[in-house]
Amino acid sequence: MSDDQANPIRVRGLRKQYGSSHTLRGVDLDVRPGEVFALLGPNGAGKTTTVEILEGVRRRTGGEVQVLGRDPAEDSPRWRARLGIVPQTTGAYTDLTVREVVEHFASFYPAPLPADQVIGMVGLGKQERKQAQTLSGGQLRRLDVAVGVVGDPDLIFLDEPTTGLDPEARAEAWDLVRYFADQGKTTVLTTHYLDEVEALAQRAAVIVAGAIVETGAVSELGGRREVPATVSFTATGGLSAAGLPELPPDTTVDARTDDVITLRTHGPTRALAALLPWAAEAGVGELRDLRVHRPTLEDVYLKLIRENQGELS
Ligand SMILES: Nc1ncnc2c1ncn2[C@@H]1O[C@H](COP(=O)(O)OP(=O)(O)OP(=O)(O)O)[C@@H](O)[C@H]1O
Repeated sequence: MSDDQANPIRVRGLRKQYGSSHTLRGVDLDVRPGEVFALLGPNGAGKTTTVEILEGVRRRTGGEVQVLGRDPAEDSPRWRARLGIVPQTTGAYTDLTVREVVEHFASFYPAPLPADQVIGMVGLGKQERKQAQTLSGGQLRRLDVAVGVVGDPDLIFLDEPTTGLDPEARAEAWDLVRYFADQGKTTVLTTHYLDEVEALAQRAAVIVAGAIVETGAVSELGGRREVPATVSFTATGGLSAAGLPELPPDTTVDARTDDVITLRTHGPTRALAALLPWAAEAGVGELRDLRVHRPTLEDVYLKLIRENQGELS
């Protein structure tokens, strides 16, 4: 197995200084073949700096970086042709039509995808004869994606690809990322939308003030699996005066304000199995306002940021 098959991206101790300001303070990253990997973090955390160093667009101050088996600082044209880059800012495409823009960028690559296919993939078929400068913001973003992937890359960098897109265009952009994943391509996604990460990425890293504070499977980030679920409901009728039934041992009663009862438990199904006969016995067939809440990616992400922001900045 060659190095880049082993891991398309391997970063150790990456540092970047702008003047006296330490923007990246020793970043380690491994991105695995074929995965969608999300880089998360608040504004100014260092995501774009990291990604641009990986793309060979910015120079690092220190550390080791391997992308598709090479150091991006070597800037080899053959290596660069294997990358698909969709930067954060929308391109300036002057007075060319959509098709001309795509064909123009295709001409830089040794084995590009057919322009028709790419234009269709990003949903700009109806606009292909329009001048790029007359497109809407969302359509321009799609053109950015077309330009980024027309070289049929092995590794795709998407920097906030869906910012400014309407919900339909966003769903289409997600389909496109899934399409590339199905083709076995590796994607690094920078985004502030956690639902996007949940929908698309297998693994993620959270960067705060230039340091990675957590890396792992999206489903397990921030100890999500271990955090207890919350079960809450309003105690109506006969329940308002009733004591709670025996609940599973790992359940705690978090709060009982007025008639709202909130439990924390690692076994919400078992807790409900105890609550339902208890409610029925009190003549209550439905637990009003019943909610079972497991920590979302947003919950754990915000917690990670709050815990680390003060410490690192
Ligand atoms: N060329 C530059 N010269 C000096 N400082 C810079 C330069 N580029 C970025 N920075 C600083 O480095 C820090 C990280 O910026 P970066 O753009 O990498 O963050 P980011 O995580 O991508 O933020 P955002 O979510 O807002 O896009 C910021 O404090 C920024 O001001």
